Amino acid sequence: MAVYTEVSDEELEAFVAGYDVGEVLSFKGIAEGVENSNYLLQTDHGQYILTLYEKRTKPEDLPFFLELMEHLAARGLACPTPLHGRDGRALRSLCGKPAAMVSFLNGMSARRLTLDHCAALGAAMAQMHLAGADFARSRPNDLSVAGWRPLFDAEKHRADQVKAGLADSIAAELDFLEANWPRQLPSGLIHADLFPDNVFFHGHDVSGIIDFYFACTDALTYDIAICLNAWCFETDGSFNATKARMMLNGYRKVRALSAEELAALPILARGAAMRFLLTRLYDWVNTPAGALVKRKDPLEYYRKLRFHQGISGPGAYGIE
Ligand SMILES: Nc1ncnc2c1ncn2[C@@H]1O[C@H](COP(=O)(O)OP(=O)(O)OP(=O)(O)O)[C@@H](O)[C@H]1O
Ligand SMILES: N[C@@H](CCO)C(=O)O
Repeated sequence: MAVYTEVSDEELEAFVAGYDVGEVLSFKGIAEGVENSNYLLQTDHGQYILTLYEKRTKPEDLPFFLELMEHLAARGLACPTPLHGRDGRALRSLCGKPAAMVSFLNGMSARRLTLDHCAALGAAMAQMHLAGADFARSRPNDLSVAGWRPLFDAEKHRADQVKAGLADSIAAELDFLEANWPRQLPSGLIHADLFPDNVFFHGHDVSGIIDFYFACTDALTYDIAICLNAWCFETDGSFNATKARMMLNGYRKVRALSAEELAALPILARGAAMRFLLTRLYDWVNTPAGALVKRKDPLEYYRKLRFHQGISGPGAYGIE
């Protein structure tokens, strides 16, 4: 469960007094999520999400994330909007951690992903990319190719505990990615963690996007590559090219993809698989077995990486 920091009634009361949100009616921890501590706050004015930022979210990046959500919401994207305190600040502190409150979005993530969900996701992602185009701030992607080797080096002595030969496979793939990574693709604001649990649907329409705490400035197509991995594999590990085609075509109806962007998809998908393999590996070997947070399987992303290594080109994603 993603509540790393327990908030006492007194601390909550003092924190909420900094906002014009009325009286607290209820306050409870949210089980989902792995990165930050999230609470659902109900007051007589409405519902809010209170987040205390933990381990991987760097305090200096928080103004970027909070201003980005305001920017996207102002352009009509359904995403959480940060609340400003009575002093005008959106970023505050609670229990010694940076903390903020954002608006609560109604909606549910999809339990069973359909072709229609994938098409709607593609269109919503492209709309988000367009809405982010004039966001004035930028933030480098510290979990892109330059960040993978140091992440791996810290854990490689333990990788083979997860799977024999894994350390050598990762090292060889990193050599390939570092030598061939495309660096000239159209770049802009990307979400960088657009997994099904971060997208809400109403029927088959996207009704909200949450969790912008990995957002950064990078190749727009890298966001698509992350989604190819997170949305287009079935639970048995097989790749569903029809889902990929629906997602890519949904995207292309809103923002055209150049031949160069399409050609880069296989290597971007390998890189995206590497990113989640490495962060999951890190969490796998560093989270005690009895911890309340559920660890995610790094080998799921190793298998996805193997799939992309084996394809001959972007045609494997159902596109011409
Ligand atoms: N603005 C919001 N409106 C409604 N529900 C929200 C909102 N923000 C978060 N939630 C709920 O809290 C859960 C955890 O949020 P979030 O995904 O941001 O956490 P996280 O720790 O960053 O997780 P992860 O990075 O693993 O996805 C979500 O799955 C959702 O149920
Ligand atoms: N979406 C990530 C967890 C949050 O960073 C994963 O599935 O590994």
